[in-house]
Amino acid sequence: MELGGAVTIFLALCLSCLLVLIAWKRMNKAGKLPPGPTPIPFLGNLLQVRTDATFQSFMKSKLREKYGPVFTVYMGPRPVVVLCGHEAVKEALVDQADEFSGRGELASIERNFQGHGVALANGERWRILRRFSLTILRDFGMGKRSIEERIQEEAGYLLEEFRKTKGAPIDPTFLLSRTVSNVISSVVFGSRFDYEDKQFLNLLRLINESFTEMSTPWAQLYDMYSGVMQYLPGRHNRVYYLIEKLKDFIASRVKINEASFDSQNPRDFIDCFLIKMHQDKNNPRTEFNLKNLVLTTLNLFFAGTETVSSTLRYGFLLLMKHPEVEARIHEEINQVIGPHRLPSVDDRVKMPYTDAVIHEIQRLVDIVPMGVPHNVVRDTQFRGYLLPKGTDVFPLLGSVLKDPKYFRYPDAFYPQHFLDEQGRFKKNEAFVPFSSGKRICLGEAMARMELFLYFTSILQNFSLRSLVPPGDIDINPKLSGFGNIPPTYELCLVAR
Ligand code: HEM
Repeated sequence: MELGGAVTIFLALCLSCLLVLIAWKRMNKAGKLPPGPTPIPFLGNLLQVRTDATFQSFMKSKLREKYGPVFTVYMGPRPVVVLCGHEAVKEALVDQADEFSGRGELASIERNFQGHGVALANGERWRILRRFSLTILRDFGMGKRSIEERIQEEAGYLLEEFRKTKGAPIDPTFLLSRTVSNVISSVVFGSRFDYEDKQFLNLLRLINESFTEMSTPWAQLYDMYSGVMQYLPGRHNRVYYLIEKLKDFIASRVKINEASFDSQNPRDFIDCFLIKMHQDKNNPRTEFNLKNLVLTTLNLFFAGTETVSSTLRYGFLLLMKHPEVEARIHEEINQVIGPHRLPSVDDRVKMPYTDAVIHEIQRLVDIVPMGVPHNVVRDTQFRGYLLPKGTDVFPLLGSVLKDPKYFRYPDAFYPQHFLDEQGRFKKNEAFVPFSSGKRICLGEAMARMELFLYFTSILQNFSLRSLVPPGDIDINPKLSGFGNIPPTYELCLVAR
């Protein structure tokens, strides 16, 4: 390494040490943070937090045992208040919803978003973008073609693809993401993509890879030490370039929309946003600008694709490991829907077992185990502590979904968690895969509809066959970081 480079790194290290000390002093002075392991300068709590298993280090190490359900951990120089279990997360996100409604730092993608786009925005910007996005999703859902019809149509295309496999082994990853992504694509871009469209497949690879990259130890390390690492070359920069490519694609779609735009006939989310931009063009402080348009569309496209398709993919693996559960779903489909008509959302209330299985899949898959970081928007009293404005908070959704007080067998696949004695569907307040409070997932209604319609349509037409005996199926995630990434596998879809 050149001398100049070494000096820069040395100075950056010194600066970080100083920052951690200042942050620690300031926090202790301005507030009273929950207890936690003593950080060491620059490194913070690196010795206690494993970058290859961050969630597990919070849950399975001595941290929770020693400090209780609410503790402070230094992610590098940054203090983060960690919330474990249903009670602590609910007290924060629901009972003090306003205070905990800020978005915390997600360093691995902050360089791409810089506080723009609904998912990473804060304050008035976030409120405006969230209200707008929810309205448009609802309006398109109630428009000429409901979201339900869009999903049913897409499920039809997927079944055709599955039939073509004639029971041969396939990796379902991109067939599932193509079908799921087309549902949100029809809302944000006004049309679906052909399954053979190379550009579409490329976008899906970018999304899939970004989600995976965000869950690597590199990304976790970057989340801790972005202050220094943003100046260093290496694998941690990969996610930045992947997301920039996705941004470029969205920006090009915006240009296409602009060229054929008719304010009287908005075709999609982008057109609706463009209308707002035109209405606000003389307001220099408006949040309806190009940056928020591109990044909010990207949030919807990304979140609307990867979460649902990963859950389906993981769900099929769990069903193959538990063939008796698949058999009971088949039975319920035979009784309620039969072999001929399309499943509809109205069937859900008549299918408690299937509904319970889908809940159990989401609970165990736990797609975003640490939640998306929150932040307190003002000085906040919480359980006898004082969290200064701007403190980051990790609501560990995985710890709620596996809270032993609410689930009898937290680590097992046990659909009865969501069934009462009579076999009726039973709600559970600790079921929070979509989080809770003011930042609760904006696409929850769409996602729940998709999960039900895809699982039932596929299982109405096919049986799942594993290439290995059920007992040998490994259901541990391939990676566990920001997301729990399902293992790669192949399966056969045998026509029923
Ligand atoms: C199984 C499917 C899904 C799961 C498990 C899921 C989960 C989550 C979680 C945990 C959050 C963070 C909430 C928080 O900050 O506390 C979130 C936020 C978000 N989700 Fe989803 N999601 C799913 C599907 C979707 C879909 C289909 C869309 C798009 C239509 C979507 C769009 C968003 C957006 C835009 C946010 C940011 C909300 C905000 O910051 O105000 N999600 N989701």
